[in-house]
Amino acid sequence: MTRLAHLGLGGFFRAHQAWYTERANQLGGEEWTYTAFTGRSRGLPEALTAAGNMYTLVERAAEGDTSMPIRAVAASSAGTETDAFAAAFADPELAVVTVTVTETGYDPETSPAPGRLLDGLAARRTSGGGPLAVVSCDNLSGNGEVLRGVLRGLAEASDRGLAGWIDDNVTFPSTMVDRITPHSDDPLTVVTEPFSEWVIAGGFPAGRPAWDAVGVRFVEDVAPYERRKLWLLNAAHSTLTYLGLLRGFETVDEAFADAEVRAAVEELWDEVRPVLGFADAETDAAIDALRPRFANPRIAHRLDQIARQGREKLAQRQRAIMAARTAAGLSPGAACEATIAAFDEIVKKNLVRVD
Ligand SMILES: NC(=O)c1ccc[n+]([C@@H]2O[C@H](COP(=O)([O-])OP(=O)(O)OC[C@H]3O[C@@H](n4cnc5c(N)ncnc54)[C@H](O)[C@@H]3O)[C@@H](O)[C@H]2O)c1
Ligand SMILES: O=P(O)(O)OC[C@@H](O)[C@@H](O)[C@H](O)[C@H](O)CO
Repeated sequence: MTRLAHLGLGGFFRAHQAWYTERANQLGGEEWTYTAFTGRSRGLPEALTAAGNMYTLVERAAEGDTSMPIRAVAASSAGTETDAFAAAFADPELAVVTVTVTETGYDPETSPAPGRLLDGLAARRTSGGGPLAVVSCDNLSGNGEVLRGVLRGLAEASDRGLAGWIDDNVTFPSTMVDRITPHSDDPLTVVTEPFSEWVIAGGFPAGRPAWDAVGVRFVEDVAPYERRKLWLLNAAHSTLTYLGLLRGFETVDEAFADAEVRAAVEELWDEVRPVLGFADAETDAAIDALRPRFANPRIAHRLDQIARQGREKLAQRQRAIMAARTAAGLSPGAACEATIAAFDEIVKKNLVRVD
């Protein structure tokens, strides 16, 4: 049996959490493997099972590719296979569940994910399987607390005993996750960038892989790291997207190669620096790492994808940066304002979907 389970078997999980686990296993010691579940699709688990539960992770650098076989996903199924899902949670060997169900997967009104996780926890309670950690790896602020709140709310509404059991037995670490992984149609090959980061705050009551030995940072509070990623990477993505689309570019690297757009991104980073709360050296190291990531011409990261849900994203990015600057007695920031103006123009011209 495996000691890890995952809900949301997509590209990012295979490029990130499974990759860290694979590398931790390579150090020797206890081997940790995953049982992973998709949302609904059967195609991906069938293809992985037929391939002997192995796929190839391709790290695509500007200079070339490096490939690595990943065997850490030892079993996979469709999330609709409720017996297999309950059995994975009921197994006392299970210690950690990771989750990537996208930002929209946390609303029990519209997503099956929260109800499914609650069923899993109920199965574990019934089996006497003991404590475990449930770790959200989605791009949401305070993702662990969000997941805890959603599951506790559902548990309270359905079975009060379950809410108390969750309080006593389940931890919900919060995470900052980072690795640009565009969608791939080949089920046995995942293409990602060389860069990767994972910062985790929270406890693992039944143990975990030696993720710390392969670069994962364990911290007291993940919030500053989330903000650092959101304001340096994702806000820059918004600047690249709206300024870039207006100039006819299609991908992040094309936009970043344009002198005017590039200058706006550099100006945005200057606007973020004084309100980020990190020492300049750490902020500069993150920015230095971002430049080649955005410039990588072999990762085709489409601007029209980043443009979606633009209004909501700008609220957490440029508008939040402007508010922080104003609160600090600084000007709101010309690059933030230019990004918002570009977004408004795109909406007015109906250039791409922003909802
Ligand atoms: N791809 C990236 O670059 C990247 C980087 C950092 C974080 N992330 C996080 O990971 C998430 C997934 O990214 P991905 O590239 O793997 O996407 P993906 O489309 O390849 O896979 C998403 C998985 O989640 C499942 N899913 C989607 N909506 C769901 C729902 N409402 N309920 C249950 N399951 C659902 C899908 O079935 C699929 O298994 C992102 O939304 C983001 O929060 C992605
Ligand atoms: O739609 P967005 O802009 O929230 O995010 C899409 C991608 O930019 C995003 O998933 C990045 O790849 C990721 O945040 C990098 O770690």
